[in-house]
Parts: sequence; structure tokens; C-alpha cells
Amino acid sequence: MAANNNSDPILDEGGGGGVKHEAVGEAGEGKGGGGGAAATQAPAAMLPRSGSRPQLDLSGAAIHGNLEDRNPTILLPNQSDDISHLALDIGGSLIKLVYFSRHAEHSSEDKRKLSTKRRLGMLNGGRRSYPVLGGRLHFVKFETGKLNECLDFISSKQLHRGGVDSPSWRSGAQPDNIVIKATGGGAFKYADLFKERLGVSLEKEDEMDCLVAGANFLLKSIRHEAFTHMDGQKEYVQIDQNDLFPFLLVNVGSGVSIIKVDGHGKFQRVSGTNVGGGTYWGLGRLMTKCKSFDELLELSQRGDNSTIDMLVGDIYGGLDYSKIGLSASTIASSFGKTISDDKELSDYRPEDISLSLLRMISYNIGQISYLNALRYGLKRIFFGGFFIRGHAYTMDTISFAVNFWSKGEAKAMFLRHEGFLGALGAFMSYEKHGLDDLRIHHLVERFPMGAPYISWMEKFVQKGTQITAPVPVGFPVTTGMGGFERPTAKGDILRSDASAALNVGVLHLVPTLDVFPLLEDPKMYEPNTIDLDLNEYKYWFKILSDHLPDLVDKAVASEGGTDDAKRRGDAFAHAFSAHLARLMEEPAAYGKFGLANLLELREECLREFQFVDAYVSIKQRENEASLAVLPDLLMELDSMNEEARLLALIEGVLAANIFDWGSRACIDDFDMFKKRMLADKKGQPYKRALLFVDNSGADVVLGMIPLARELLRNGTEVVLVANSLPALNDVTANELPGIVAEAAKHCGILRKAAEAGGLIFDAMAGIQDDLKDEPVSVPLMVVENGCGSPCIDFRQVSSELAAAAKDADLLILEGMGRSLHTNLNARFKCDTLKLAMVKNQRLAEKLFNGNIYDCICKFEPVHLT
Ligand SMILES: Nc1ncnc2c1ncn2[C@@H]1O[C@H](COP(=O)(O)OP(=O)(O)OP(=O)(O)O)[C@@H](O)[C@H]1O
Ligand SMILES: CC(C)(CO)[C@@H](O)C(=O)NCCC(=O)O
Ligand SMILES: [Mn+2]
Repeated sequence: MAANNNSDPILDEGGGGGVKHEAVGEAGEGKGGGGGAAATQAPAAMLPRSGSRPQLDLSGAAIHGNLEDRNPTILLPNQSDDISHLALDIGGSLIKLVYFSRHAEHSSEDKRKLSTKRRLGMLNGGRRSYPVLGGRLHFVKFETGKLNECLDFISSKQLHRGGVDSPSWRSGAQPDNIVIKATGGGAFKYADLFKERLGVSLEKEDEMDCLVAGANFLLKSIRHEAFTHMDGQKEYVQIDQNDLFPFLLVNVGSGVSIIKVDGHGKFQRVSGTNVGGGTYWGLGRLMTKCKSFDELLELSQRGDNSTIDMLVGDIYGGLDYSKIGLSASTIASSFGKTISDDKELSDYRPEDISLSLLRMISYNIGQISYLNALRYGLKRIFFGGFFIRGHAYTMDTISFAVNFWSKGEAKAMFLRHEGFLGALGAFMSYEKHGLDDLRIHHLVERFPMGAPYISWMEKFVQKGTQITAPVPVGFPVTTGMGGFERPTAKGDILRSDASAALNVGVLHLVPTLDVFPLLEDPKMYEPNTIDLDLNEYKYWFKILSDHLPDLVDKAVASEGGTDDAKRRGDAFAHAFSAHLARLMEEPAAYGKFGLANLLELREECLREFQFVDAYVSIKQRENEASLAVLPDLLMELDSMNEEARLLALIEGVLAANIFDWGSRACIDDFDMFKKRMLADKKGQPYKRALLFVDNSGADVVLGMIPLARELLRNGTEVVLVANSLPALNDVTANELPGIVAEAAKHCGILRKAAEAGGLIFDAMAGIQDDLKDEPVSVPLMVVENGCGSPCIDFRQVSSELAAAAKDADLLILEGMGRSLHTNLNARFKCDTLKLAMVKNQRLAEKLFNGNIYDCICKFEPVHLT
């Protein structure tokens, strides 16, 4: 039989080239794309702007304000975002903004979606079952001293008027009383200024209420929010929802608030200290003449505090005072050395001053926090506030102090959204903030480079290198050993402020995402098969970097190769390289990141630079070629007996002969699957099978569709599950009905099934408006999976997939991304068949002690598990 291809331009090391091009070549000679029309009927322009991850409309964009600003704000008059809420935390040092841009789910525009929902019984009386709109939560900060920049930003993006698309903006009318939630001292201090400049009233929310609400939200809803930081090692902590309270929250802003949190809205501010972030920055500025906080922090990295601090050894003639647990190098008195010296301030190195200050303040905060934890018997201390600034040494120092004083009993933890607790809390205080009903599976964090906000494209390209390059680092010198030692922060890198934004992504709120109901244990589920450690990162970094020029070429070509496309291609390359560099430097920078996340990041990055579907024409070509050979394949299959046919079908999906094509099956449960399909069939064929498809072309047309046809022949309902958004050459849910319709021209089984399900009707003509809203049992359906990535995370799938899964008793996962890189070890509540060819030597060795082109045919029936 014609070898099927399952080639993925990135996941395959072998490129899948040989196998794939043979198949396509043959086809080309044959029927010359005769039936390609329907298969190619979903050009890029017709792809729906996904409700969950829409694109920005850049037309008419213009920079507002000074082009040389670090983050010039850009007005996007035609962008259809509808900014519904803005909340502020105006502190003594910094203003924090959290704003939400909504994206309507245009399901009525997407016929396939609507009819699928109808069939799955997801519509009630014609009304959408998801009135909550998805959107994005953005996090931005400004210096309080530069309040005007903040006002300009709000004004240019029209955040205070509910966004550029709100009725008031369109009509040019000034609503008389816009109210914005605000917290922090500045909500009082600057209320008049906001009224005067923007015409808005600030509705004041209590600062402590907001801090607690923000922290609780983050700890409850964001998967990788909290982490420990000890000896330079960052480790994410999975917080058990049922075991969160009580904890101590220490917000280190200008000053420090220490709050005992017992539940939602249940807390008490138990202490505070005036020695905080303002103290470090204020004293540091006076003593070192630094111009910015980051400059001061960076200086500390090259400092040696023993020239300034009086150490135990200085007092004890170089000896430890071990009887009370103090080593010679322990700081006995911060800045103590400066009293005896006959020196001026200018005689001290600014680097040393900065480090002494940083250590003094961090230890002090750690100690006071510990004492309060002790006072209330608390084991967990979460530190927030922008003093932390994701700075490894600061976190290590605080952790060290907590650990030292509590003798390991209490744990210091940090939050990725450290400085935004108050602003998030203020946001939560809106009566309808859209976050009420959201659960962890509704939130997807993305890391846009800020296009088009950071700068216009060229400027971005130009600046891209600065974003990539870390500020030069130096490691603080350690003195002595034992006792209350200075922590050694490894990888002590301070990134420039522009790139620091990369630590906190944009939170996408996608209310239509669900946990896949057939996951055996969603709590224990981990999509990624292999942890991305530094070695793995290096490997993938190289693969992805090597592939980048080719990807850019394809992306630019997919947009017609125009000058604009070239500029965007350049910008994309810079942006994605910057992401890679950032992650190489700190693999945990974006939270706990697996290969699935890394691959999705690349797709999202393409989308950020407006590349809708880089592989569109390649996919079309391969579909046409494969459709041309399909009739021959089907004829060949039909001439076989049942047993031989099933084997041929599985081999077809695996793109090679498992048994004699020089490759072996490293996992081969074919016989078990055959037994279930053939011998047990008489008793009970599968009721409904979900087939997770992978690539366009031969893979789907000559592999999965024939397999689907066999299941249909046995009386099994088939649901083809495809990507919501393009990723590499993967077939999308939007393209699939056209391809099936075309395949059905050559096959009675497919045609009958597709017609009965209305699938062909959808593909050709649009939806039937008179369809009833009750769920109808249909033999063949296409649903989207909710992803735009070559991998799949079953904690976050589309609601239509979740609905379709309810009656399924067989899952077939196909391809490396979905069944190897992710989900190889995933357990489901129904029989599962995982099919993939291992097109990556390293992976084959690592997972199976096997070789490239080995295959897996892993059948996991539930009754055996
Ligand atoms: N770019 C920056 N500019 C100024 N300070 C910074 C910067 N980055 C980090 N910091 C540190 O963060 C501190 C401010 O943190 P944060 O924004 O949490 O507090 P705040 O809300 O301004 O203060 P408070 O809550 O006490 O009113 C500063 O005092 C400084 O130590
Ligand atoms: C005054 C606030 C609450 C303003 O955010 C903060 O700066 C703070 O907690 N300062 C410490 C005050 C004290 O408890 O000593
Ligand atoms: Mn504050």
C-alpha cells in the first residue's frame, strides 16, 4: 500500500521527507489534483478569527507620544478589542494597571461551530450557552513619579472609556461619569488629577482587601504562580486548593505590609515595617547616584559587602562565634564598618553599598516575616511587591533568612505576578469582572513580545537584540562559610526592564475551555512526557533555531511575500529568538514550561505577527495530491479481508510497515487492538470513537480518514478532532469538513455518514437553520480541540470536544505531538489507542531505547487498567 506520511516539519528529525514525497509525487502524476476544490476551500482569509485567540487589527495604527519612549503607546483605532475594565494600584513608588480586553465569540459567523454545537446539544433555545466573553488580562506598570506617562497610556488606549470599540467612543460622546476602581494611596492622592485629565472618578478600594483578593486569585487560578527560590534554584510549587489557608502574605512595596490570610476576604494585617523597597531604592539613590532602581540592583551584583558591613569575624578577630551559631562571615552589623573608618561616602564602591543595603533590607524583611509566621504558627509565607522584582539574589536572601530563623520550618515563596496583587484585587472588586465563574482551565497565559505595543516593527527588530541581551552579570563574592551565611545566588541575572515584562504574560480568559471529561485523573495529569531540563532545552533550542529561517520563508510566502510580510517575518524571527534566548537563560522564566508550551509559544508568536497560517498552501497541495490517490487506496483496502485490512489501516496511519520496513514497533499492541476490534466486535462494536488527527495531506487523507471509514463500517460513530487554529502543517477543524467531503466523493460509506451528519452540507453550503437544538446522534462529525499547537493539553480543550467526549468509548491519538511528546503516559477513562512513528532519534532512545522510525501502537483498554 502507499506509505502514508506523518511528517511534521519540526517534530521530525528525519524530516519525514522520503516517505512523504513519494506519496505526494505519485499522486501528482495520477489524477492531478482533480478533486481539490473542496479540500482547498478554506483559504487563510476564511479562517475564523478564533473567539479565544483573536488577532489584532493593526490598520491605522499610530504611535502616540514620543517615538523614543521605552514603551511608546500605540493607538489602534480599528482594533476590535473591547476593553471592559481597568483597575489601578497607585503606590508610593509604582502605579500598576490591570486591564481586560474582551473578545466576542463570533460563533454565529462560524457555521461549522454552530452546527456542531447544535448537534452536541450545546445550544439552549438558540441562545449561546456561553454568555461570558473571553478576553485577555494585561499587566502594565509605571513609576508613580511619572504619572503623566500612565495617564497618556490610559488615554491613548482609551482604557477608561471601555476601549476603542465601545459605543461612547464610536459616537464620540463623553459618558458623564466613568468610574475606575483604584487602590493604593494614590487612589486618594491623585483622584482629582484623574478627574481633571481623564474625566474619570476613582472608586477607592481598600488596599489590604485588594492585596489579599489578588493573592488569593493568583494562588487559586494560575497554575504556575508560586515558587520557592533557594540557592539560585527556582522551583514551582503546586498549591493544593483545599490546603491554601492560612498563610502569611508579605507585600514588599515602598513599605511592607504583613497580612495573615485565613480565607477569601478573611484576613488581618498583623504587622508591617517601614524598612522596605522605598528604603532600598531611596537610600541607594542618595548613596550611589544611581538613576534607576534597576541600575542600583545591577550594581549590587558586582558588590562585596564585607567592605561596609561589620562581620562577626571583624569583631572576633577572624573567629566564628559558633556557640551561638554565628560564623565569622555573618553580618554582625550592617554598615557597621563605616563607623570606624576614616572614610567619606565617595571612598566606598557604589557596588558594595548597594549590596550591603540590599542584604540589610532583605534579611530584615525575612526576619520580621518569620517572627510573624511564628507568632501565628504559619508555615507558608508568600512574598509580593515590586521590591522582589524577580531578582534571584533578593529572593535567595529572604529565603535564607526565613529558613535560617525557622530552622527549616517555614517556607518563603514568591509570586510571578509579585507586584500586581493590589491591582488584580482592585480588578476583582468590579461586580462583573468576568473572572467569577472562571476556573483554572479557562486561563491560558501567553507571552507576546508586545507587538504592536512595544514599538513599531522596525523599531522592534532594532530593539529586539536589547531585549534578548541580559544586562552584564557579576557574581557576588562569598566570604567564609557556615552559620548565617550570605546565600549564593547562581545565575544572578538582572534583565532589562523591557524584557522583565516577559516574566508576566498576558492572561487569556477562555470560558469555552473545559477539562477533557475522559481524563482518568485530571489532578495527576501531566501533558508533557519529558521534563524540559536545561539539556532538553538546548536540544530544542537548536532544532527550533535551525528551523527558523525556513519557517520565516514559509510564513512570508503564505502572506504573499509582500514587503509588509517580510517586515513581519523579520520581526517574528527576532521575537521568537528572543523568547528562546530568554528560556535558555532561565528555563522557568514563563512558569513551568514543557515542550507543548514551547511549541505553542512559537505558533502564538507567529500569530502575534499576523501570520494566520504559514503552511496554508503546502497543506492544500498535499491534500489535493493525497485525495488523488485515495480511490486506489480504498479499492485496495476493500479487496482485503477484515484482518489484513485492519493491519493495513494501522500501518497506513503509522506511515510505514510496522513489521518489515526496517523499523520495529517499540510498543506493539496491535494484536490486542485487533482482538478488541474483530473478535469482540460481534458483541459490542465501539459506540463512539474520537480520532485526534495530526497533519494535512497523506496523514489525514490516506491514514486517518480510511481508519475512520472502517470504524463507520463497523457501526461506530466517528468524531474527527482537529486543531482550532493552525499549527505547522496540522489540519484544522475548519479545513477538515472540506477534505472529508472530497474524500466522500470516492466512498459510499463516508458519503452516507457525512450526509447523515450534515457534515457535507456544512462544508458545501452552510448550516441548516432549521436544525433542531436537541443533540442528535450522528455517525460522522468534526470538532475542534481548542488548541493551536502540535501538542494537546487535555486540561484545556474546547467545550465542543468535551461535549463530544461524553459518549465516547474509544480514543485514537495520532502523531508525535499528541501521543508521544504529550500524553504518552496519560490515562483515560475509555479504551485508548496511541499511534505514532518516532521520527526523532533522541526521543526514541530516551523513551524506548529504540531508534528513529520506530513505531508505537499502544492500546490501553480500560478493563485491563
Ligand atoms: N522600576 C522601578 N522603579 C522604582 N522602584 C522599583 C522599580 N522596580 C522595582 N522597584 C522596587 O519596588 C518598590 C515598589 O514596589 P510596589 O510597586 O509593590 O510598591 P508601591 O505600591 O509603590 O508602594 P506602597 O505599597 O508602599 O505604597 C520600590 O520601592 C522599589 O524598591
Ligand atoms: C502604607 C502602606 C500600606 C502603603 O502601601 C505601605 O507602605 C506599608 O505597609 N508601610 C509600612 C507601614 C508600617 O506598618 O510600618
Ligand atoms: Mn502598594
